[in-house]
Amino acid sequence: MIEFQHVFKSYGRGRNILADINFRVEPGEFIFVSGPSGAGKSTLLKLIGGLEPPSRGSVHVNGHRIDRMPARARPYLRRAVGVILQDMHLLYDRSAIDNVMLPLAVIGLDRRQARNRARAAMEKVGLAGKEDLNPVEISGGEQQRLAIARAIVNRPTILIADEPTANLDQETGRRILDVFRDFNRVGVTTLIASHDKPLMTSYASRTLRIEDGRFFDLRGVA
Ligand SMILES: Nc1ncnc2c1ncn2[C@@H]1O[C@H](COP(=O)(O)OP(=O)(O)OP(=O)(O)O)[C@@H](O)[C@H]1O
Repeated sequence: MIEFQHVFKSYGRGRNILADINFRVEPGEFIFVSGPSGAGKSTLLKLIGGLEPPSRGSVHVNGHRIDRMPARARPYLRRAVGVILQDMHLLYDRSAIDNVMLPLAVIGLDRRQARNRARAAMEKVGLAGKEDLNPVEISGGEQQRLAIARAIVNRPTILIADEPTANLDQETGRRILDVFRDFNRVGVTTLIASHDKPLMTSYASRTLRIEDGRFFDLRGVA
């Protein structure tokens, strides 16, 4: 469950990017976050992942008020929400599987178990056999899958992704969204920011739209 109540967000002394945002996302929903460039889609996702604090208002994730979460509770949020940002932040000085193992090292899982879990995650996104390649040796679509594998390796209940199909051809974009759909079908709440409305409307069941500082919660995809 995700709930925003009267959320405002500005950066520094700048204008409000988000102003008085209210919505609730139920477990298992597949949400399309839409809106023109610069409208605040990434900002909205970052607030859910705890990567940015709201300027005002409250953000709840799975019943926890995360804008007031003490530092010691942060690891909970890191496990609960799998984040795939636009810049995928893959590390090119290590293998694909080592990238996927990173979040497991952070929570202190031993290396053998971490390797097994990471291998299973890579298999789920269709990257079996690519474990020992460097991320530069795989295609853009495969790098996107690798970022998804790293985001799901901690078995999050929520997945957020920022433009996961940007720079990919239509067919590859569909395959990426099929991966998200598979996780969504087993109950993972999914929010994806995208400019590709035709593609997203065939996957999402609801749209949250941000435009000119206004926020629209569209039941059904529009
Ligand atoms: N860290 C930051 N510091 C200052 N301003 C920022 C920061 N991050 C984003 N902004 C500004 O906030 C506004 C919303 O940005 P955001 O990235 O959330 O939009 P977006 O809808 O995701 O855009 P796009 O579709 O182009 O990715 C923009 O005007 C941007 O310049």
